[in-house]
Amino acid sequence: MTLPDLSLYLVAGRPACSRSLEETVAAAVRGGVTIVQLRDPDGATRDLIADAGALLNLLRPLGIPLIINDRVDVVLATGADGVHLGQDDMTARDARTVLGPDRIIGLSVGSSGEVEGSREDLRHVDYVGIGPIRGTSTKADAGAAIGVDGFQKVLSLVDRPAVAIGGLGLGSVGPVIRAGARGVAVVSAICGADDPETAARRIREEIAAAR
Ligand SMILES: Cc1ncc(COP(=O)(O)OP(=O)(O)O)c(N)n1
Ligand SMILES: Cc1ncsc1CCOP(=O)(O)O
Ligand SMILES: [Mg+2]
Repeated sequence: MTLPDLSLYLVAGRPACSRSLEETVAAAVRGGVTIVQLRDPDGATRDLIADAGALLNLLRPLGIPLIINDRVDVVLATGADGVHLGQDDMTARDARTVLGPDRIIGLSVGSSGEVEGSREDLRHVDYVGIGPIRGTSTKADAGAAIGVDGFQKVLSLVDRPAVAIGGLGLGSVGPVIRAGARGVAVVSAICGADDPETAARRIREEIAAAR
């Protein structure tokens, strides 16, 4: 598995997008998104599979990986590039057994306690998602914001590349990049934007300026 470019990680699903999912993702990749996650926690399985197939048709020719949130079965059914798992999802160890060595596996860790509890799983993951950095209305059970200091603390405990997530967008990505994030993961800053292409381009520019 070659580690993907995590610079600007779009997390998108039908409910989070102001426009259609495909239109939003197509615009976002024109603006510079480097990796995409399909996340629709309440979506019907067959809709997820249809959405993943449509996104793969769009992203594969561009060499941009598609990660599926939570659902190892949807990865297998569609040939997507990997899965993102949280603390209540299938363990990364089990996912690695099912998916094999070549798929990308990401894991959420939001505190030093979660890192300690994930030591075995961390051996099987390619990157971690750390957050929520700031308040977010996208995920009701995201927990309290950990801030840039909390991000740095968690990052210091893991030997995997990390994306920062939660409440991030234009004007707030610089500090996490300077704190060591390999990239930033965003939902509303791009999916909720009037112009997802320009939103992505501006965030990319801010990331580049912070490096
Ligand atoms: C890149 C990235 N980081 C964190 C998450 C959150 O995952 P999880 O904690 O499992 O919560 P849900 O997204 O499943 O509600 C993520 N999806 N992506
Ligand atoms: C999926 C997820 N995991 C932690 S916060 C979050 C939601 C991020 O959404 P937004 O970028 O709109 O704050
Ligand atoms: Mg999850």
